Amino acid sequence: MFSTRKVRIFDTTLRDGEQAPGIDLTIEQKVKIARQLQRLGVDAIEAGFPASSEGEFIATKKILEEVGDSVEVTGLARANNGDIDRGIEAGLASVHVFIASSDVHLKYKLKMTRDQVLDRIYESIRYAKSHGLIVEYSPEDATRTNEEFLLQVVKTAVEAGADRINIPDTVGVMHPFRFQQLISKITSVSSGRIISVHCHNDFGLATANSIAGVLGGARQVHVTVNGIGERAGNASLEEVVMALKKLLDFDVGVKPWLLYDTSRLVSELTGVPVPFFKAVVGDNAFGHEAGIHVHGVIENPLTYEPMSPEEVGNFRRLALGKHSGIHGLRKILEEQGIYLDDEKLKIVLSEVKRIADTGRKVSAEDARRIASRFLSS
Ligand SMILES: CC(=O)SCCNC(=O)CCNC(=O)[C@H](O)C(C)(C)COP(=O)(O)OP(=O)(O)OC[C@H]1O[C@@H](n2cnc3c(N)ncnc32)[C@H](O)[C@@H]1OP(=O)(O)O
Ligand SMILES: CC(C)C(=O)C(=O)O
Repeated sequence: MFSTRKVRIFDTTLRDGEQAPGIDLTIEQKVKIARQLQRLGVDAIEAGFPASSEGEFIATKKILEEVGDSVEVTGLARANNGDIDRGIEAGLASVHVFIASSDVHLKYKLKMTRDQVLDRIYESIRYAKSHGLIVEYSPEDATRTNEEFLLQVVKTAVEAGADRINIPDTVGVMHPFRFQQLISKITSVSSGRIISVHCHNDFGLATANSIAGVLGGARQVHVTVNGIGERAGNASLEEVVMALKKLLDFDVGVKPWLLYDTSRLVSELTGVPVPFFKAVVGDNAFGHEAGIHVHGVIENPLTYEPMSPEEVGNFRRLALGKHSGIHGLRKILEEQGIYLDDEKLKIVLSEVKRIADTGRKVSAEDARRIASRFLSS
């Protein structure tokens, strides 16, 4: 059983992440990412959608063979026996069944009534359970679903035997206060089943909403490495994990020092660059140029860093530019074996600023070159 502070990390990089246009991983690439996710310590890996292609089917099988002993491997299935069978054929012991619950999806996409959807939820979960599977059920577009009907949907899934209920904010329309309240209501009708959240980033709120979901009682969060996924992406694994650990002191199994390498592996294999300003794993997440900040960080990094780069496998990057100060310049030169008194440093600093004022980037190598005039041969 889970402690009340334990939050499961359900990684869907290889399913929702891979659904993003332009990301089509080979079987080998998927297995490589799965191995890294297992090392990272996630609780579940959604390997893909086995019914969607032969490659997805084989990738799911291979991922199970590679890491299935030490981490839950699951796959997505529509609420029909064919998709569930395909997961079983791939060897899955866990399946993620979904069917939408919002009126807009029922009317235009599924062309089903609410009663038909309730029947389908019940039948598909019963079918998966009759094959001994762990079943996570998602009412797709839950957050645009009539609330009374959503509670009925959740109760139906629980009655049918679902082990976990995942609440997707499919088009990212929640805000944290509303989502926390919704999850809290759902938790109260879920007979102790783990409630999970799956947040999309259409309004840039995926991480905030995931955290709000946990505050509302969710004990599992769906995430993707670097936040890749449909449209504006999913909640980012690295942001959610570090916020849960550092800001809320939840018990999360992920090894944070592997976050940076995991991020870079996924970026390299998907071809999607990590944004410079990305929290936790971005190249500027621990970057400092402003003199006042650099001085503070040299004295004690806690002044301007809420977590340390080493903690997440990232690096501190001190830069030079028009905002530099003497302390930072001294450090950058001393790292290159150059020791100048304050007067000479001031001259070098004014030259650094002069160059930066012209719009040019100033590197540590530039600073060394400028300072070299003061060095005896
Ligand atoms: C929010 C999400 O991320 S949901 C997951 C979305 N992921 C994907 O779609 C990626 C994988 N998808 C695929 O490879 C293909 O879409 C397949 C194999 C699943 C289906 O392909 P096709 O049979 O060609 O159908 P297509 O994708 O055009 O349409 C979807 C069909 O599934 C039905 N459907 C959609 N969701 C569900 C569901 N959860 N349960 C049951 N049926 C569903 C639709 O009503 C439609 O049915 P119809 O063919 O009877 O009209
Ligand atoms: C299948 C579900 C969980 C999904 O990906 C979504 O609703 O975004």
